[in-house]
Amino acid sequence: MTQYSRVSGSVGLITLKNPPVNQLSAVVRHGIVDTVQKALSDPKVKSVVICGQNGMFCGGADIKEFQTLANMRGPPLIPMIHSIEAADKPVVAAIEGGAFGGGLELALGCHYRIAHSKAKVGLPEVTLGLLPAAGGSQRLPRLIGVPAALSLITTGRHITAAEALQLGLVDQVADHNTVDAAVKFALSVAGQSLDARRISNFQCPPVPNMDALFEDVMQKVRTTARGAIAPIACVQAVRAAATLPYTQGMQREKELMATLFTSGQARALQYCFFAQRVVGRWSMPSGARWDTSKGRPIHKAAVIGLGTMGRGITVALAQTGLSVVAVETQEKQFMEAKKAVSNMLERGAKRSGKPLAHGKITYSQSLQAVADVDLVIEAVFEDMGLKKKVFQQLSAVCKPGTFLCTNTSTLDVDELASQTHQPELVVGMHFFAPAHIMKLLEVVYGPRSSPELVAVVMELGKKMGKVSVAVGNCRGFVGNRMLKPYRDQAYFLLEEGATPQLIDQALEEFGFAMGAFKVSDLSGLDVGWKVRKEEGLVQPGGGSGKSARIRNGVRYSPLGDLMCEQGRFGQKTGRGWYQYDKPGSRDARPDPWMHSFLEEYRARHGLVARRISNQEVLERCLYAMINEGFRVLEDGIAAGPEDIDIIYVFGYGWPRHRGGPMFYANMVGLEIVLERLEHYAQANPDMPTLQPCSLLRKLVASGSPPVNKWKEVIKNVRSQL
Ligand SMILES: CCCCCCCCCCCCCC(=O)CC(=O)SCCNC(=O)CCNC(=O)[C@H](O)C(C)(C)COP(=O)(O)OP(=O)(O)OC[C@H]1O[C@@H](n2cnc3c(N)ncnc32)[C@H](O)[C@@H]1OP(=O)(O)O
Ligand SMILES: NC(=O)C1=CN([C@@H]2O[C@H](COP(=O)(O)OP(=O)(O)OC[C@H]3O[C@@H](n4cnc5c(N)ncnc54)[C@H](O)[C@@H]3O)[C@@H](O)[C@H]2O)C=CC1
Repeated sequence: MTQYSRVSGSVGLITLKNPPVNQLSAVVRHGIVDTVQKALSDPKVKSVVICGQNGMFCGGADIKEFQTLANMRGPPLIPMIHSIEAADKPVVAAIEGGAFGGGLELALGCHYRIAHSKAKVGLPEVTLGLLPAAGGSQRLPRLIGVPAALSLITTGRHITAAEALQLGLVDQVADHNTVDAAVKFALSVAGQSLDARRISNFQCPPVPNMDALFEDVMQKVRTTARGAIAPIACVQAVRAAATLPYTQGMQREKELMATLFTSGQARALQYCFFAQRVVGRWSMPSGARWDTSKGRPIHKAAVIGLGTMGRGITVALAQTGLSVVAVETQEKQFMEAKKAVSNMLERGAKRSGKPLAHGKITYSQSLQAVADVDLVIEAVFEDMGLKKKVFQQLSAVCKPGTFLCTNTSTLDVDELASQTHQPELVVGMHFFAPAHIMKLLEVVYGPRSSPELVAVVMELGKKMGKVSVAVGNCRGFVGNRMLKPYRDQAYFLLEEGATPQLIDQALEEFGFAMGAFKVSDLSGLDVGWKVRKEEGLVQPGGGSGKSARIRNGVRYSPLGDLMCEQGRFGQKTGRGWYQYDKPGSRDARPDPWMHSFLEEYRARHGLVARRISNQEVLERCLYAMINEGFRVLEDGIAAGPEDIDIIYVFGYGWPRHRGGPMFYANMVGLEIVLERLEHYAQANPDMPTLQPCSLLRKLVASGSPPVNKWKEVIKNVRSQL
């Protein structure tokens, strides 16, 4: 809806009213068209101000309307914005909160823009698989120049009012009431010529060597896009702005948008937008929920163990403004950690322009130092015996009511909880490395965890800038549990004839940031080796005879164990599935040694190498992972497919434009995933992870409903268990 009034005698004030973000739904577009018409035809009105209610100018088009073209009734945006620009009375946009996407495009159609100092603006369409197609791709480069417009449009980043002022995107920044400032400004410009204020009449500011600039940007965008098409279309649209007259540029913008609008990538990215918000509305099997569970404030936190993870967690906590007690028992690690944390904080402050959070951290080598904290995050070695001891000590040392959290990546959170006096005050906080940078936080609740604690930790995650997902307790939780069958298939494919490069290339072409073997080299092969040794799976020399490739009755590949026996731990040793210039180097190169290693291995086990296609790599690795995802849903470990997808997009480098593994399965077609799993399971009876799980069968039997309807079927499946 839109409200209209006349203020200060001669200013028509149009207020967009559409909670939560004054998105441009059909009813709002109607309102704008009607009220603009009213203002322009009223002789008493000499100028117009457009603003939004509740401190938000406009969050852009209503993304929910994009789901079907049929939803998109009502006046189209482009002619609406043109009629504002063509008006013979000055129109001023009063931007509070933010102007995003279509909201900024509306403001660019106005003759002047005044923003509050705390407001942000941006064209984030690319993050939704689109481009700014209400004239934004044509007006922005004309106003602020091609390089700046390319940077904003291809990344979708939000900028501050100060940056917008510097770029010439807004005309004035107000510190107090922006609408009052805009009204005052509108009074002052009434009657002035608007010829120089209509951006569509501008020429793009000239750029030296334009072809080279576009080639360079296109090259960079292709590399970072990992197969996403929207960033490329954004470059093409800006190029049209730079090289064509406005009307032809608009035609090009429309053609490019038509391709993007109905693409699977746009559907996937818009699904991710809403999924990210869905996971914030967490629930537990007990019925406890985000809106009925209240946390309590945390003033002081502690981190135990200042290795790789503890250092990053300390930084992430300190950056929220909390007081942090950081505990490390080993002298060498203690000294190194202090230095490393301080460097990380300095780099973070430089990047964000915010003040250093140094003073908030106190270091100690004794657990006694955490006696008065409100929340502890344990990050010692992944060793159940050690962690149990630490939890017993914490339970004795901390004041009653202290929340105790573990950063374990696989261990049983409930077993740790049972070491304490108050097991309901224990959860997992599974960060990802580097913990101060990576966006994902898996919040792992056990059967006894209190909803109050889950609420506290979800809120704390948000403060740290994380996307937090609440999940149940099982081995590997959601992310690492689903990763295991994916990795296993990658190893089996090596045995059957593939190379690490072939598998990684297929996965990277699919859009993963890194293939399975490059990730393994990065995180260190020895980590998994240690776990497998503890589980009794490792045999010297990989074992011999028929049983060498079988453990507990199912197929097992000892390839990773053999690599570790040879000291090939990955990047840290300069040798792994790839070779590196020196230990610690990141530039992975194929290693000819691998060829003879695999040939010998296959000969020893009577395996004949066959040609493995990219399709087989993707189907076996991804469908095995997806199948496990269905099991996770069936077991109630994740509340819905959105939780799994967000975990994979934010924690495991899954390409966002493919929406996450469960959304991807839905896009491929559940019946196809089922059929291919059946095919591979039949060919490999010793790989039970390829046996389609009953939820997948049930979904297919229910007519393969879209992903947002799965919860109904899951509820039925769970109630029958
Ligand atoms: C053959 C076919 C040819 C087809 C051709 C078709 C041509 C069509 C031409 C149309 C051209 C239109 C071009 C256009 O206008 C494009 C756009 O504008 S796309 C939208 C761009 N805007 C955004 O991406 C902004 C999205 N929102 C945000 O980033 C944040 O919400 C925001 C920074 C605004 C506020 O953040 P915060 O305070 O943290 O709140 P939340 O994020 O939690 O959001 C609160 C609430 O609001 C919902 N919401 C937010 N934005 C929108 C939106 N734009 N539309 C709908 N709903 C929105 C959000 O989902 C939350 O609600 P939940 O219930 O929690 O989900
Ligand atoms: N490294 C990774 O990528 C990830 C690790 N994790 C988990 O985080 C935890 C820590 O892992 P990393 O940081 O990699 O280990 P790390 O080996 O780098 O650091 C562990 C630190 O704990 C210290 N420590 C051991 N006992 C202690 C005690 N009683 N009191 C205080 N400090 C003690 C050690 O001296 C060492 O500095 C593990 O549970 C691991 O599974 C979780 C996600 C990712």
